[in-house]
Parts: sequence; C-alpha cells; structure tokens
Amino acid sequence: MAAYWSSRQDSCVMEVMIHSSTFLLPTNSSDTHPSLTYALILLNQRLPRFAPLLWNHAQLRVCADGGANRVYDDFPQLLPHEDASHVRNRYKPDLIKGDMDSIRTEVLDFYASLGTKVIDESQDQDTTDLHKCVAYIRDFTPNLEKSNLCILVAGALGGRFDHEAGNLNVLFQFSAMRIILLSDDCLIHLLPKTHRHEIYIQSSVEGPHCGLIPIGMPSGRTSTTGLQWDLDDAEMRFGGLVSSSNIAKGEKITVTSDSDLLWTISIKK
Ligand SMILES: Nc1ncnc2c1ncn2[C@@H]1O[C@H](COP(=O)(O)OP(=O)(O)OP(=O)(O)O)[C@@H](O)[C@H]1O
Ligand SMILES: Cc1ncc(C[n+]2csc(CCO)c2C)c(N)n1
Repeated sequence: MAAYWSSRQDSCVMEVMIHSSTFLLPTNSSDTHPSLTYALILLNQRLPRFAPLLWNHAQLRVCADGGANRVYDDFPQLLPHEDASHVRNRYKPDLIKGDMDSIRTEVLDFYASLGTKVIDESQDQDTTDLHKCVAYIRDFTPNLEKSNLCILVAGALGGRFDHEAGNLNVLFQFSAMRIILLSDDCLIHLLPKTHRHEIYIQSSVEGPHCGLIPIGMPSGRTSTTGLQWDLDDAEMRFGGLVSSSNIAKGEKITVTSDSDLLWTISIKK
C-alpha cells in the first residue's frame, strides 16, 4: 500500500511516497495509510509460493503469454489440498496478452472457454510480454492517476538474465507507475527521485536483508535512515558504491536521492 503526503519540514517541498508490503500479509490491512488497488501480472517463470495470496489481493489478473501455463500448472501444486480442476476453474485470468509463442494450445483453449480475454500481439517483436501487459493496464485503467494502482509482477526473477534485465527495464520504462517485481526470495521496485521515500517494513514477512541499487545512472547524493549501513549524501554508481547486503534495522526506512534507485528487500521463507 502507499500514499502521497506533502511535507514542508524540509527546505524544499518534496512529496513523500509511502511503501509497505501489506500485500504479503494474509489480510491486506491498510494500517493508517490509504490503501492501494492491486493488479497482478503473472510471468512465465517459477511463481512465488504466495502467488495465490497475491491473486486474492488483486482486482485484475493478467497473464503474460506463457504466464498462463504457470497458472494452469503451478496453482494446483501451490494448493495441494484442493481438487486440481476446481483450482483451475477458480483461478481464471482476466486477460492473457503477449506474442503467444509460449502459451500451450490446451491452456489457451481452456481459459478462452472460461471467458478470459486474449490479446495476441505477435506482430510486436520489439517489446516484451511484460511490457505489453503493463501498457494494457496503463491504457485501460479508468482514472489511472487517482486509482492508487500498484502492479505486482509474479515470477519476475530467476532463470534467464536477459529476461530479468528486461523485467527491471520495465520499471524504468513505466517509472510513473508503481510496479513491484516479486520472486520467492525478494521484491524489487523503483524509488523515483521526485519523492522522498518512507518504507515501512513488514518484519513478519520481509527483511532484514535489503539493497539500494543505482541502475541506469549514478546517484550523486543519496541519504537514508533506518539501515545498518546508512548513506549520508553518498555517491553511488555501478563500478563504485552499490548498497547490497544492507540490513533494515527498524520498522521505518527513509531514502532521498537525486537519482532513481532500485529498492530490494528479502522475503522471508
Ligand atoms: N527466465 C525468466 N526469468 C524472468 N522472467 C521471465 C523468464 N521467462 C519469462 N519471463 C517473463 O515472462 C514473460 C513471458 O515469457 P514467455 O516465455 O511467455 O515469452 P518469451 O517469448 O520468452 O518472452 P518475450 O516475448 O517477452 O521475450 C516475459 O516477457 C518475461 O517478462
Ligand atoms: C535490439 C533488439 N534486440 C532484441 C529484439 C527482440 N525482441 C525484443 S522483445 C522481444 C519479445 C517479443 O515478445 C523480442 C523478440 C529486438 N526487437 N530488438
């Protein structure tokens, strides 16, 4: 969940962006902050074990091409105490979109027969299936600005590095949208330089290992509070300082930077 507040305590007025991984909790408690609306994109990579939880939190569920195979194959395994065909009928994606070179015919036919919308964009060989799905959500969310939308991306890490890099690139291509990449082990999202950031740690499900990564461009000045190795107007760059293997000390982390940074935190087993 997240929200924006204006702060006049600093010399320059910069809005605050709140981050809190309440979507990893069984009930999506919104604490004291206004809550977000979630969309879930499922990719063609091993889905996190908590994918059914993300599904339940989401109001829109989209499969990127072969991501539909994962829902079809993996959801019954993630819910072993339920009947497999019952699970397949219940976990029906709203949309399958991509260049359709990975989805199996039986899977496509199954979900099409249940009424899932299918968009074949095989003519576009210049953007990834994840990009195609995010673009759809951006273009078809009513009142996008006011919707407090957050896109959760399941199965974004592990496997082929070109895919992982492409998935990270989507965070920068859609930097005005809230997008969170998820695997079994960690989550990753962008901290835009336009805001100062307050990250509220859900210590029952995430942390303490975390990182702040300057991908794309160096950061001349980054400051943090709440980390074991805090940064104080520090310069970060690839080839220089990158904050990996840091530790979230308390319940609240703050970050300000003159560059967009990636924030990552471990997810507990
Ligand atoms: N090994 C992987 N690691 C991380 N993400 C992956 C991996 N494989 C697939 N994905 C993600 O799942 C999406 C759908 O993948 P799929 O295998 O259906 O199609 P693809 O043809 O390999 O990918 P694309 O068409 O996007 O290049 C990809 O766009 C990517 O975001
Ligand atoms: C410079 C360059 N490199 C790779 C591709 C190929 N490509 C990029 S995204 C994608 C997936 C389509 O679903 C494919 C095949 C390209 N077009 N341009």
